Amino acid sequence: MERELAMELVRVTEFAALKSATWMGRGDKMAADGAATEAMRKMFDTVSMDGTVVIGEGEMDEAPMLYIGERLGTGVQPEVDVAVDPIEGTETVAAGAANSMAVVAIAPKGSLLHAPDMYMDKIAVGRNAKGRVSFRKSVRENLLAVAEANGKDIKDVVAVILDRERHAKLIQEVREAGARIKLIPAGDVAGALYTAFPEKGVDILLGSGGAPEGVLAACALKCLGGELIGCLLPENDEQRRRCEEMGISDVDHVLELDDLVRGDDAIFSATGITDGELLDGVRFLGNNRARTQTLVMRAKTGTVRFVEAYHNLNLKMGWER
Ligand SMILES: O=P(O)(O)OC[C@H]1O[C@](O)(COP(=O)(O)O)[C@@H](O)[C@@H]1O
Repeated sequence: MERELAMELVRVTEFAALKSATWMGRGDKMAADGAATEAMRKMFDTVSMDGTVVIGEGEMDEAPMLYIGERLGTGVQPEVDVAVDPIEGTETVAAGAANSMAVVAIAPKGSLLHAPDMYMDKIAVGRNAKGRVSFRKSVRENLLAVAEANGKDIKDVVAVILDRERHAKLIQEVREAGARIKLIPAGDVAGALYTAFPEKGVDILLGSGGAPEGVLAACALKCLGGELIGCLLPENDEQRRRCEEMGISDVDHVLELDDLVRGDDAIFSATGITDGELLDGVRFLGNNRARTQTLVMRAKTGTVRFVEAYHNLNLKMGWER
């Protein structure tokens, strides 16, 4: 996939972020999500690709836009799988809290796991610790492996974990191993990304979050040379059936990075909606101008770009509010 496509995806996430940011702190997550989804959908019409949504807003009968199986783009080559999360952190935007982003990833057709909407146990690490963590190891063993890989004492290692009741035992185990913890209220895509930016001071992501978010984060870590491994956590027969329908026969199988994103040709773009540790949120500057910050990366080249953009909303097609 060519470099031009990366810039086209930047436009897609920027527009979704701009639209959803108008709902920041208004307490209406449905409206925020609707605005981001519609904006993303509209922008995709202009992207030069023949895409099919594999990670989206739901099934065709439950989501009017960006549903799984929906065709996106102008229909010209390349044929790609598309994973979207118009708002990663919908409640975060509605509350006006930190760390929400509009996220998109694409990869050549057939390379992204069609992850069902359920929980996934995840371990993510940056480049140094790639290949050193495993679900067969205990929490302590994984923390020690990451400590060694990052040249740290275990007491300086930081595990980022979603602040959820279900993680009580995990948190206890990390503490007993002597490592430190960064608890996040939401947004484990950003959490996974921190592990690949040493200056963020996070060494490993542990715990369960959404499986679709796992695929998006895997695309990002592939671009960054890190690693995300996952294990689906179906909670009932219906979810197990869903896995089978999506071609996943052995749900206990550990999903390695290459099971989540095959090959080395993914593109990832995320634009900050509300301010985060990785990305600034949308700033409305007055006089119908706005600033966005986007992280865009290509696995093929490993280039990581932060794109700062100043938008004249008067001239932006489809901007009317
Ligand atoms: O809130 P839960 O049920 O623990 O789910 C965790 C998932 O929710 C998020 O925090 C936010 O997801 P949404 O964008 O769907 O609100 C994800 O980053 C994470 O994977």
